[in-house]
Amino acid sequence: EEEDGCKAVENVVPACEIVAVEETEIDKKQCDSGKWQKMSKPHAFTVHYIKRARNHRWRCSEITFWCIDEQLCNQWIQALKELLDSQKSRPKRLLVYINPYGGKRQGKRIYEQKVAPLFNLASISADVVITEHANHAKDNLFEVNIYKYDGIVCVGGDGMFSEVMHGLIGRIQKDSGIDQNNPKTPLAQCSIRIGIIPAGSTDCICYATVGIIDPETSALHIIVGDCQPLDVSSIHHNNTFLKYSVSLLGYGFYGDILKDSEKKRWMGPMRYDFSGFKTFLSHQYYEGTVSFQPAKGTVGSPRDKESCRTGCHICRQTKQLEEQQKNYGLEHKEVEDEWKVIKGKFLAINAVNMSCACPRSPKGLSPAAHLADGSADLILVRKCSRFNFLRYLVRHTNQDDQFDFPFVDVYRVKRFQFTSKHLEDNESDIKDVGKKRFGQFCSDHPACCCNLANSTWNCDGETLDSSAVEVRVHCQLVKLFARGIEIYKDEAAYNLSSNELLS
Ligand SMILES: Nc1ncnc2c1ncn2[C@@H]1O[C@H](COP(=O)(O)OP(=O)(O)OP(=O)(O)O)[C@@H](O)[C@H]1O
Ligand SMILES: CCCCCCCCCCCCC/C=C/[C@@H](O)[C@H](CO)NC(=O)CCCCC
Ligand SMILES: [Ca+2]
Repeated sequence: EEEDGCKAVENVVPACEIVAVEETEIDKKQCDSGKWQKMSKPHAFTVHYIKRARNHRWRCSEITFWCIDEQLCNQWIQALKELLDSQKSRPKRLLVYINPYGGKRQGKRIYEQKVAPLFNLASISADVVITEHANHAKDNLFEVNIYKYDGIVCVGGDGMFSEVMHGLIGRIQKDSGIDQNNPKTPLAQCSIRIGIIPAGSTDCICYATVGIIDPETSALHIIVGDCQPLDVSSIHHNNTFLKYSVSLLGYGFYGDILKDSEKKRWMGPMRYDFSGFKTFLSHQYYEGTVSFQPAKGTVGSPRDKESCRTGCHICRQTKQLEEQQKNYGLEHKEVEDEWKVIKGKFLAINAVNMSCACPRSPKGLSPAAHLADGSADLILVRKCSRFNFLRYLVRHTNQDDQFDFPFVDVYRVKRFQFTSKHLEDNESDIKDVGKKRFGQFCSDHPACCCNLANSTWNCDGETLDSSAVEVRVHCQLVKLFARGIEIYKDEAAYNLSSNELLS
């Protein structure tokens, strides 16, 4: 502090980063101190604004402006409030679902202590539903008048987000007369944005779209009305809709971790470490056939090290390309595109619509996957030794390239299918009962019938009922209150490939 009690600081706050403006009551003590004591009663207003802290964390900071002219002070307040009102992307009414049992069971406390006060400050009204059972939020979204809200907020983990997303996408398709069971129908986009207040176990959707798991930061992204479109995969089996996925759709390793961890829910987030270790030791592989259509219209590739950041040019260009194709009536061109077929023994088959970065793996399962480029990265990890699989896993946590192994392949895809060998064999049994290949295979391996076993799919943390799936990516089907991971200017100095994104 300098002599006159005034600290020389420079503060430039863009209007879009103001949280709220309030008239400030000045008490007697403040009034009698410093230079104000000689003047008549001062007036003041406070601007609450976003301050960036380390690691993509946002905080709500405040600055108070004083002046002796009451009218001038009121004019400022009025002008700033009008400025905020003119920002049409800011939500006014929200519908909030809280899962009180997600993660460490802190959802309700997190919302009440960290989020509700900020929403109040920003004059956002929120209707809050505390869920009483699984699927409560999803079912509720089919009943309420969703159109009176500017956004739906879920307080919980990836599972809770998935529930709200299923409710919202399902409701919009129902209202648009679209049958979700038809895997070929284009789906209606959801214009109502979804906000995530992280209170789960993995929270990878929050981490990969905001850059940090922090309820206050996420609340501020909602308040300023951010918008991040997100690709969604639809999963079908035999013309029956199964589920949507936005983060990880994993068979083998991640499917088995999930199945085992569901029995250990009481452990909280630690259950994944236990089940992860157990599944690693079991080293189970699965046989089957993967077929996919490589994504041609996308600009990037999974190994190009161009990660998705705020204002991502790869997502933007891909969307433009898609729109051009639509204008030329080429959107059904994919029907003729080639299919690549891969048969094999896999430890893991992972399809990710985003990097899947989370605190366990800050760069994620596919570091260069994009949030909104209309494609998914399909990662095939073939049978290898336990040691090699461990090397592969460890690379999720350091700077080395996890795709640089002879037993790992990665493809950027728009559609794919998987059938396990078990099912293929059963189908050929039905066609050709005489051969009894299934029986033969089993007697070849008397000690281990296990290779014939199926794994299950882990779909954003929920298990799927079918092992055979047909998957299709829907470009930018939903929108989040987020802006992707921001590039800080000093960070960019070390990340030359991202310079372009800064502009
Ligand atoms: N009141 C409730 N009682 C029981 N289950 C609930 C309730 N509300 C929601 N659920 C279900 O709990 C599941 C898990 O919740 P959530 O995703 O919030 O936490 P998590 O599983 O610990 O975290 P993550 O998904 O990030 O690993 C969701 O699939 C949701 O359907
Ligand atoms: C030395 C060992 C190194 C270990 C490195 C492990 C790499 C971890 C990558 C984690 C990727 C998580 C992907 C996100 C999946 C979510 O949709 C899902 C629901 O929340 N979570 C899990 O299935 C929970 C998955 C938990 C995995 C442990
Ligand atoms: Ca994508």
